[in-house]
Amino acid sequence: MAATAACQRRPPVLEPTAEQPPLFDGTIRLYTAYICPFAQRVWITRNYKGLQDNIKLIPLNLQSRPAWYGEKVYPVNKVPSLEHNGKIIGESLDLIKYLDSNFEGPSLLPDDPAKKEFAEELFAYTDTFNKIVYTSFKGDPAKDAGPAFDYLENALHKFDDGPFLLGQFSLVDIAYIPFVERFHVFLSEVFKYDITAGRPKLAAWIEAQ
Ligand SMILES: N[C@@H](CCC(=O)N[C@@H](CS)C(=O)NCC(=O)O)C(=O)O
Repeated sequence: MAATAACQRRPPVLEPTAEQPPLFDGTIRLYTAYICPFAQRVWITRNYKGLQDNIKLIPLNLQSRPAWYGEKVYPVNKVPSLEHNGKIIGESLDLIKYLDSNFEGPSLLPDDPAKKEFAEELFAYTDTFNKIVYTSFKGDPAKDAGPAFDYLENALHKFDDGPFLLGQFSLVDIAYIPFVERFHVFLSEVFKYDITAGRPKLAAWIEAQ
């Protein structure tokens, strides 16, 4: 039921011919695509912080984005981007940190300096992680992507005050989960490779999301 209610609150994807919403009129807008894992990082952060009423979703169809998006809103022409305080900000990792520092709601980064330092290491590894796994699809994922999943398994041993990467749930989990969930399903279905086999912490982390 809750899921149904959440779906009903999702605004429909814009048609390519849709008019551009007014720019910089004070409304905070998240230009997004429901299927994009980068955009999902920001969507999860917004929802976890309870900002559904503060930040309006503008869902685009990636296959046919309205021309005004790249021409007038965000010349990079990718999602996600956020319209806030007369500016457009992009890049999902920067955006989740931006939402956490500039908006109300539960904090998604710990105060502990050791955890903060490890958070930066984990953020820095995300692109490498994704690249290793995507590249492995062309070869033998169990062998080629194994080290990337081992990295997460080892990271999950570092703090034991919860099942998440920094112990408690944080932006770091949000940075990885949209990708790991996809990899988990895809590798299991297509390559019969279970990324959680022999990785109990990773299994518990996926279960805990
Ligand atoms: N580094 C960017 C990547 C964003 C990205 O690649 N988004 C994809 C959709 S998942 C996109 O907008 N692609 C459109 C295109 O490349 O034309 C981020 O972290 O936000």
